Amino acid sequence: MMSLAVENLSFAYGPRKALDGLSFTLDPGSFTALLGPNGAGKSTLFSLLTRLFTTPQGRITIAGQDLARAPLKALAALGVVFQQPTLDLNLTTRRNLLYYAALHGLSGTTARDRAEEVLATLSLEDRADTPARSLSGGQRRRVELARALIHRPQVLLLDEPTVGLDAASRRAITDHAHQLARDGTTVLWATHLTDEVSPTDRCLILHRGHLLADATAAALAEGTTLTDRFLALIGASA
Ligand SMILES: Nc1ncnc2c1ncn2[C@@H]1O[C@H](COP(=O)(O)OP(=O)(O)OP(=O)(O)O)[C@@H](O)[C@H]1O
Repeated sequence: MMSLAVENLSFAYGPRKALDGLSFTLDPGSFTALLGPNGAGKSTLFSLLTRLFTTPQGRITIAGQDLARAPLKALAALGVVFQQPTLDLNLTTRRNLLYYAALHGLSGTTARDRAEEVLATLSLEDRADTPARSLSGGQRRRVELARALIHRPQVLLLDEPTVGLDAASRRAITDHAHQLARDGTTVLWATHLTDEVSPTDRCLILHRGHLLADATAAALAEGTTLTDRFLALIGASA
């Protein structure tokens, strides 16, 4: 069974088409980079996947559940790290995690166990009792990633999660996301930065609501670089 299936998905803001007949599937435990320039439609896709927007056109299936027909079951299998930071800066790392666990309906003991589990996964144990306000940008991002995992989602969406981070923090976040995929989570990572994509990553190139390519980064970079290939593809269709 696919972890995520997007079939013939379209969305428009008034007359402006943001997604146009988009289709792709993600296998369990895979890492996929969704690469697109500004305005490609990445955020619109994430808004549809998280049901912030709905559309009568096309179909989204998450962990075998149709998002339109069984939204609660489908969304229960989804974890999301949004582009804009959303931690409560007055709460400690652990409190932020427990608050989110409660939103997912996890009981006290389970929530506390899961908080410890995700703190360990993201190497944040020594920051558990630190107020989020005192964390570095990279640590805050890691807390958001930990929080997105607390209900053990099958599919994890990350929307440009490295915005504003330094090189070391960016590397830490990308490494964690790859490790999560190796451990079985299906990861979809939206970015406009080709240097965040590893050669073995599957790469979906989105431009103006269409998929222009679906291949490993290494295959796309053959005979050139991923950046040049990306620019050529989006330039050619501009
Ligand atoms: N609220 C809105 N109203 C009108 N048009 C919008 C709105 N949000 C996005 N768009 C348009 O839809 C298209 C897709 O935008 P979207 O934000 O999904 O792209 P993106 O790939 O996430 O870009 P970015 O990297 O800049 O966030 C663009 O042409 C954008 O101008």
